[in-house]
Amino acid sequence: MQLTITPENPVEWFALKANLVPVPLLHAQIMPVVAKAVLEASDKGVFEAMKDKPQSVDELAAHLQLHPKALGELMGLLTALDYFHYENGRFALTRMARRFVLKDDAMSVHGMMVFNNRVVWEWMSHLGDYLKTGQGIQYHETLSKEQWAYYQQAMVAATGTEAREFGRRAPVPKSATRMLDIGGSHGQHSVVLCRKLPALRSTILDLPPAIEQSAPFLARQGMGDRVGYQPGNALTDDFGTDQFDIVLLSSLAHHFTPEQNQLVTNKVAKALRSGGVFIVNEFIRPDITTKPDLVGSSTDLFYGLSSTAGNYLIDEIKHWQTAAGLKPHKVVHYRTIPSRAMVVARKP
Ligand SMILES: C[S@@+](CC[C@H](N)C(=O)[O-])C[C@H]1O[C@@H](n2cnc3c(N)ncnc32)[C@H](O)[C@@H]1O
Repeated sequence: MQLTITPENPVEWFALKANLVPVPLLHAQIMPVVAKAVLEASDKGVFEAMKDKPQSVDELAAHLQLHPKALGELMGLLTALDYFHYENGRFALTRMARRFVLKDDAMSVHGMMVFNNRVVWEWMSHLGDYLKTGQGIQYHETLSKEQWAYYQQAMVAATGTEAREFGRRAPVPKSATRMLDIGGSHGQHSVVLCRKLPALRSTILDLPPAIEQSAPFLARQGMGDRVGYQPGNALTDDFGTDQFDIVLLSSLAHHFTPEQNQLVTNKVAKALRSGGVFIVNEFIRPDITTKPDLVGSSTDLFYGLSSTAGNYLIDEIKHWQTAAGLKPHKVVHYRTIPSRAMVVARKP
């Protein structure tokens, strides 16, 4: 998936073709405003306040105690971005907005918006330093308790869409009884697999502050003791021997260096039973020699900034797996999320 400029008439089409449109102005002036406007709108409750009925700017401003002129400007931009449509003096949520930005929808990204607004936005000012030093923020070591809560809610939000496809397409043994979900946080991946495979039980290994914040979410899934937590650290803990049929490492490899990922993969290989699978579920670093890609490369830079690590090529992930004695099994590319894949290996 790419972010492209769509001309709306033949003159604009020609201007683009003739290289007359200053595209960098879109990136430098328009996109930062767009991103911050969407984040603030979500954080200030603008979308939620429109859930039940269309409203005028004055009605909405009075309800949210916001400045009518400033809110009018925001609503104009959000309408251009397809969050609202405007009719007879009132704004109403679009179908897209109803699905993805209201708090209660299973596919909602609201939690991610609040985390990005209250925590991540400030990180962006460190990008210049990161480019000079290569040293990321290492946020797992510095988050406050409140920020851990925003982070874990963001992870729930980020996985709403993914978990459905993961549950349908992850190539797991049907007879699996034990799963280890490393850095599993909210447990949505474990939950979908346990619902699919009646004999499966999963253990989520995560850092204690993550568990403290995500446990209430997992409890609401009604899995009882079939999905449980083990507080620990994947880099220092032993995972045992011949214990698991499925081990999942979802969105954690991008926080680790190649050496740390090799270490974790070696421990996974020991902990898997024969015939068990190791799924590395990740954004994939695009191969610049074949096709540049927006999602893979922007997340790569973001994980560098946030964790001094980044995305990996499919071949790099396979290399950790084969070096640990596992056999490459399948690569499943998500249909609903660009640049994301499950890189799966089996224990012989
Ligand atoms: C980006 S989140 C991914 C959450 C979930 N697996 C998913 O795919 O949505 C990374 C998770 O890994 C956890 N984590 C980070 N470092 C870890 C470590 N050294 N050991 C165990 N978990 C860790 C974080 O606390 C967080 O819950």
